[in-house]
Amino acid sequence: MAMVKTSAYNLDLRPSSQLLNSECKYDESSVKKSKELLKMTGEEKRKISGRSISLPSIDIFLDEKPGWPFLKTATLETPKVHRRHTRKISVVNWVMSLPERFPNHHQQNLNYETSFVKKQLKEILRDSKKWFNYNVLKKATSNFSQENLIGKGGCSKVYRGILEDGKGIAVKILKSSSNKDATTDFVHEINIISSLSHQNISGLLGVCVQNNDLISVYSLSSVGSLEETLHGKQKGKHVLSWKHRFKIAIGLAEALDYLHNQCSKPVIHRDVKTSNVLLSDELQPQLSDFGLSMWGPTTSSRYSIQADVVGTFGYLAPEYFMYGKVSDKVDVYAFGVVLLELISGRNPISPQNPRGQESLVMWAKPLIENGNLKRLLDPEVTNTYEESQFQRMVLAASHCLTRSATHRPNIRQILRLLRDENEVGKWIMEEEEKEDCFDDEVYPNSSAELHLSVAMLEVEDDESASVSSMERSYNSLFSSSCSSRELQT
Ligand SMILES: Nc1ncnc2c1ncn2[C@@H]1O[C@H](COP(=O)(O)OP(=O)(O)OP(=O)(O)O)[C@@H](O)[C@H]1O
Repeated sequence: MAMVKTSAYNLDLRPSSQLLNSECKYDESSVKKSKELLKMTGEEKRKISGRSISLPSIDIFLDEKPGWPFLKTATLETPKVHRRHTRKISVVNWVMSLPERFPNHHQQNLNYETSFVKKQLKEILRDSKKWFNYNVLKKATSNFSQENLIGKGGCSKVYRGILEDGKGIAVKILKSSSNKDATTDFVHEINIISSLSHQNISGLLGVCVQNNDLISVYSLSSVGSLEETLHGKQKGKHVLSWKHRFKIAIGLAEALDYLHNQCSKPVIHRDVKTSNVLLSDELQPQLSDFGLSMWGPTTSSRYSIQADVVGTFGYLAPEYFMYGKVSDKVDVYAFGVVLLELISGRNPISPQNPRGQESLVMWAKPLIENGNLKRLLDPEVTNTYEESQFQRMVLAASHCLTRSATHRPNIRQILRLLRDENEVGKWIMEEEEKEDCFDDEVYPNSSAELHLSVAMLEVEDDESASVSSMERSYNSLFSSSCSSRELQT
């Protein structure tokens, strides 16, 4: 899914592909925006939960209704200009974002955008077989009929289709993609995904650009996503056996190892979650949706600081949410959450859980720390699970969720642990040694609370209760970790 920031919410009007690789200084805005988040109403929280988000860290709208602007789910709507925005944007940008007064001019712009995006895509996809004719896709999806609508993302609709040769396809259309950032992000996504080739990554079949519709085409996953299978409408239809859960964990770790360590240019996915893992007929996982992905650092610097925080609540690594610090470790953290989902069959956020345990991570951590491992196990698999695989998966999840990115292992180490029984003893010893380690990432208490609060946006309406509950949870969750220096960015 391509996450596009409309200029109404992101006053840095550079294309976000430029933002992606830009280094920018950390300021206090992430803390500020977190405070704003806490003030959202329940209705606002519900609107954003479970979907990818984009949090512009630029300090805007502070005199507006608290919270909401920072959390507006990217909808690709035409930017609406409020008077107070004009104070902080250049006149040129302001004029450009005014409502259209010359429709013909708009049409010309659109034509220009379309031909520009086609030109860029042609440079990326040199194989003409990767260009789909719009009418072919229309026919394959019965004119993009409602019955063939199989999924909706934050910014996209996905349709099932059958080509004339009988091949099943998934046709993903970016919503209202007439905006310049949308086209830039689409090209960026196609550029990354077309450079990848791995059995556990959903490969691109091709693209189509029709007027302002930006379309990408993939092989159809007949089973659907891991989210649907574990938690959603498919649940019950396909109870995932322990064997398959373990296989999915290994396959997904292999996909991430490929992205981080085997590609000529490393890739950080930034939106690893169960809805972005598709399952093949044999229940092999395929990582999909590279809309938020970015090239990893190729220089000696291990991370970059991003102006925008994008991703999905419940899966965001603390250092990324708080400071915009991005490295391959953000994918490792999110993978840890997916492991917990596979082990427990629970959602990353469960509003019905007792206060302080609404987040899967917060529910699981005390159980792991106290050795109550069996309580983590999904009752659906208690009769079929394999003890040593279970232990490795729990240990791997616990390490992936290490608060400090520096001490969090990389995906290759996690993959080794998942695969090899002999690794377990070594990892347990390391765990004990870690008690004396020096943590270079300290999150101010208040900020950490806010981070956790945001992970549970949907579940708390009572602000004061929310904060104290977070405080308790934060203390119990992280009290055992070693700490000292302030985070240096
Ligand atoms: N190749 C595919 N085969 C079958 N179903 C698919 C395929 N690709 C996507 N889907 C379905 O469409 C849904 C929406 O996908 P999409 O990647 O647009 O958004 P998302 O990841 O669910 O949400 P968001 O865009 O907010 O991150 C997926 O969750 C999945 O159910």
